Amino acid sequence: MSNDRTPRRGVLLIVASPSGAGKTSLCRRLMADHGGLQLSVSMTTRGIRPGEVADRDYHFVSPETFQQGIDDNAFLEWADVHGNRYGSPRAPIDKALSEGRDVLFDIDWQGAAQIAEKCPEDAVRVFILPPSLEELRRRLVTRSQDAPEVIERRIANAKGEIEHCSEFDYVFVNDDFDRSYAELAHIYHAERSRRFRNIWVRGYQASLLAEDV
Ligand SMILES: Nc1nc2c(ncn2[C@@H]2O[C@H](COP(=O)(O)OP(=O)(O)O)[C@@H](O)[C@H]2O)c(=O)[nH]1
Ligand SMILES: Nc1ncnc2c1ncn2[C@@H]1O[C@H](COP(=O)(O)OP(=O)(O)O)[C@@H](O)[C@H]1O
Repeated sequence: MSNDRTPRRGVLLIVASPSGAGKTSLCRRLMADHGGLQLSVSMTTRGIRPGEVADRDYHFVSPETFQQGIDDNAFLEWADVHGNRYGSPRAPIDKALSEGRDVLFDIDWQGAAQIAEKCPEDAVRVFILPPSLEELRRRLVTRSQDAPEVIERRIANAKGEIEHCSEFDYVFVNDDFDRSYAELAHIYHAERSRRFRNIWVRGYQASLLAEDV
């Protein structure tokens, strides 16, 4: 019996939350634990933060380069978030999907809605809530990568983002990090196992049924 688990349809796993709720930390751990999962590295007009690595965390570009990407239809989705532009480059996503690979997105609710509309079968949307807005502020301050006015703007936008959590397939609160990580990993594993994504099952089933016992 073959161990080949291809062909399969990849998952587009979208993780969104208000800034500071913990999605980047959760996504980094999911990537570290799952070699086959590919991160969609977004393009952004935001400036680089201390500790960030260009082309690993984001492709940091000028507003002109970003506009060129829009004109060339080079984004699967893009949006204005907290006064900057962010977009998911289309080419690496198309390549991953053609190879049956899974792609992880750390994007906002606007991008999640666009991908869900364009790829309704493949998109899985997860929204992460903070334990409280007070804790959200504490995390943003502790992360100490943004200026105070940038933090205030993100907190002011948080309620507007939380309003959209009902559009998502899965929602949970990131209180205890390890428990939240387990929840995200479970969602990913369950979605990977869905029959329609595992196209190889049909051939496997046929070979089981053809077996002489
Ligand atoms: N629509 C969309 N949103 C993105 C993209 N990349 C990042 N974002 C979102 O933009 C927001 C700001 O991201 P960032 O500047 O890294 O700040 P952080 O969330 O505080 O770490 C977050 O909600 C991200 O998920 C993208 O390609 N498309
Ligand atoms: N469950 C948690 N409990 C306490 N701190 C957390 C938790 N999850 C993330 N953090 C911390 O909160 C800050 C914001 O997390 P981050 O992953 O950057 O959020 P986001 O990408 O949603 O803006 C980071 O300093 C991170 O280490």
